[in-house]
Amino acid sequence: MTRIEVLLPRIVLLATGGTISSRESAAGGSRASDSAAQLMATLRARSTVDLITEIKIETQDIAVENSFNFTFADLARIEAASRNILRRDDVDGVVITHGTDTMEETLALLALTHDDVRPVVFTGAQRSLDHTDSDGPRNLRDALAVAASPASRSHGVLLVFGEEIHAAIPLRKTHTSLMQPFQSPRGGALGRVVDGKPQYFNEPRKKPALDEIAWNLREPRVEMILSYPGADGALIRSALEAGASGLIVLGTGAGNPGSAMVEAIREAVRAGVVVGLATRTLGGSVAPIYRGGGAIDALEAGAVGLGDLPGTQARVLLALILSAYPRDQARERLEQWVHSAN
Ligand SMILES: NC(=O)C[C@H](N)C(=O)O
Repeated sequence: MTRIEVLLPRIVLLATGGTISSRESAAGGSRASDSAAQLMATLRARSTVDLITEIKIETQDIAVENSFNFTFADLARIEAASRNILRRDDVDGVVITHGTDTMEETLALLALTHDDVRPVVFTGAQRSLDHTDSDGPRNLRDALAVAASPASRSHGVLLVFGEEIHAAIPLRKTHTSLMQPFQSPRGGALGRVVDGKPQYFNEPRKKPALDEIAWNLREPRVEMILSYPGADGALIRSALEAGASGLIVLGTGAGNPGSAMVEAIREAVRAGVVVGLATRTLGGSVAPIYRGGGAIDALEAGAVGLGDLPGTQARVLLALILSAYPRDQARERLEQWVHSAN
């Protein structure tokens, strides 16, 4: 290895599937198929920026699956694989390719457990590899550049997509087909990728990682329940019968579940279930504005207000807390995290 090569950053590319790895299948429809090594071969063939020579890239595969099929067990395997990679001193960062449908949940898990100055960068694609104008190779090239850049150190877990750099939390997918389907509800992107180089214009808000806790996502059952006209609490009661130990209620507007749902929340809290109150809207925070079935009543019934945390990401947070702390401490731990994050 030449002296120059010794100085090049080493990035490990961990592939999990998703549209970025997908092609049209014989049975019709797009299916995840390509490995990390195949993604790199496609990038080299199509890349307009000869960036690859400036980074030493290793490839690993942990799944070749669309993310709508992932379970918490899959998210835990991805987190463990990333953690193992970062046990190596010779690695400067990790890039994880992942389906966009549930990427926000895996981003949340790694952001809540990642405690390393080296970056973990997620990316994916909205168009499959056999689309004439797939966004996959460009997104992968940009993600590698961000992970290899010293400017990305101490920025935590990041999403690179559509030439934007976003913090992992709070973040949600808000569009089915746009080339940039993700939105950060507060403050927008941290930066952009310009000609293959990251340019940061915002500092990431320090998201408190949960302290070194022994967590196991497979244990708690945490359900998400949407509020809507006529929601009478039956789904909350069914979740309790199914053994849920945590609930994320997505209230209308600024977290207003409606009177019937507030009654069911009260029953759940009395039964020892930890309830988080998020909003079903695609931006803004839960706020105690209304009584009469609004957020004030839900919070008085024992729900924990989740600020601007998307319900999908709050469900991961609550599952981590429920698996790591005794039930009678979990509600307080959730409140502490939300308070420190807002
Ligand atoms: N654009 C994508 O990656 C969507 C895909 N269905 C997935 O989440 O795996």
